[in-house]
Amino acid sequence: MALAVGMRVLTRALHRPWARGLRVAPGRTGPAAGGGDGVRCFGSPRVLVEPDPAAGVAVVKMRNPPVNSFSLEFLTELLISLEKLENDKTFRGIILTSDHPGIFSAGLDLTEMCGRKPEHYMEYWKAVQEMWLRFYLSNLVVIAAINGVSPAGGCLLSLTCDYRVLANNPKYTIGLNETRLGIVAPFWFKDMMVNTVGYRTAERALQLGLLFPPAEALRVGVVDQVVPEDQVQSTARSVMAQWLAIPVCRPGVQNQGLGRAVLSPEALGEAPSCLIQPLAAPDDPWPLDASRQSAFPPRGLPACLCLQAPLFLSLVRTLVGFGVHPKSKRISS
Ligand SMILES: CCC/C=C/C(=O)SCCNC(=O)CCNC(=O)[C@H](O)C(C)(C)COP(=O)([O-])OP(=O)([O-])OC[C@H]1O[C@@H](n2cnc3c(N)ncnc32)[C@H](O)[C@@H]1OP(=O)([O-])[O-]
Repeated sequence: MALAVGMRVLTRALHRPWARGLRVAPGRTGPAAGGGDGVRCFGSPRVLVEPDPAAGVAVVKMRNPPVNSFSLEFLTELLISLEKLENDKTFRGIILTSDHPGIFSAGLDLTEMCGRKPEHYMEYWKAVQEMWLRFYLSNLVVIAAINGVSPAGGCLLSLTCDYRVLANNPKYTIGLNETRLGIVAPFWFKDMMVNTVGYRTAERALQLGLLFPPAEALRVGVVDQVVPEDQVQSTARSVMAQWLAIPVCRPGVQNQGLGRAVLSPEALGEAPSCLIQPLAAPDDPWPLDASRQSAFPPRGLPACLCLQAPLFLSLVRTLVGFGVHPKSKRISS
C-alpha cells in the first residue's frame, strides 16, 4: 500500500516539469538571485533558497508539488529556511516566490485535515499559526513575488509580507476564498485582510470568498503592484532595495507595534498554545448543504475528501472554534 502511494507520488513528480527541481540536491551551486554565478544554493526538498549575499537578499522558492500546499513537512522546511536566514547576518531581506510559475500556493493542505488523529490536527494547526506569526514578525524584510494563483492560506502567507508584487495574468487570482469551501477563515486570517484592504472590502471579500484577478487585487489593495509576468522578480528586487535603504527597516519596532494593533495580546503572547485550544465543542456538526457540497472539494481533490467533508468541516470548526457560522456576521471590529 505504502509502495503504491509512493510510486504514485513519484510518478506524478516525474511527470510534472516543475518538479524537476526536486532532483537538484540542496547545496548545489548555481546562479544567485542577483544573477551572479557560483553562489551556493541551499534549502530542503520543498524549499529552495537562492542567496545573493552581496545584496543581502535571498530568494526563497516554494516547491512542494503539485500546488505548493502547506503540508506539515513543507511548513517545517519553510520555517527552518526562514530561521537560517534570520540567524545569518548576511541577509536583511527575502523574496518569497514559487518555483512553479502558475501556482504561488494553494494554501493549507486539505489532506492534512482529514483522516488523521486529533494530535495531528493540533500539530498541523500549530505549524500553520507558526508560519503566519514567524513571517509576520520576522526581522527580515519579506517581499512576495506572487507568480501564480494564491487562494486562502496562500493569500495569508503573502499578507504576512511587507509588499506584494503580483504577475499580471488573469488566472493568478488571490484572496481568502474559505467560505466557498464551507470553511470559516480564522480571525487572524480576517485580521490580516482587514489590515490590508480595510474593513468593508475585507468583509465583502471574506463573506463571498472572493478571489481577485490582478487588476481588481490592485484596486482593492490586496497587492501593492501588478507587473508583467517576466518582471515580477526584478520588481521585487527593486522594491527590496527601497526597503533596505532604510537603516532599520523591519525589526521589531514597526512590526511588533502594528502586530499588537492587529492581534489580541493573548494571541501575540502565547500564540501557539492559546490559539490551538479548541474553543468550541464539536456539538454542531454543521452539515454540508447542497451548495457547499458542490463547492467542496475543489476540482481534482481526492474523492476521499468528498466523503470526509463533514468530518473535516466539524474538525475545522473545532480547531478554529472562534469562527462563527458564515450566515452570521463574521467580522468583528
Ligand atoms: C482552516 C481554515 C483556513 C483554511 C485555509 C486554506 O488554505 S484551505 C485551502 C484552500 N485552497 C484552495 O481552495 C485551493 C484549491 N485548489 C485549487 O483551486 C487548484 O488546485 C489550483 C488553482 C491551486 C491549481 O489548479 P490546477 O488545475 O493546476 O491543479 P489541480 O486542481 O488539478 O490540482 C492538482 C493536485 O493538487 C491537489 N490539490 C489542490 N489543492 C490542494 C490543497 N489545498 N491541498 C491538498 N491538495 C490540493 C489536487 O487534489 C490535485 O491532486 P491530484 O489529483 O493530482 O492527486
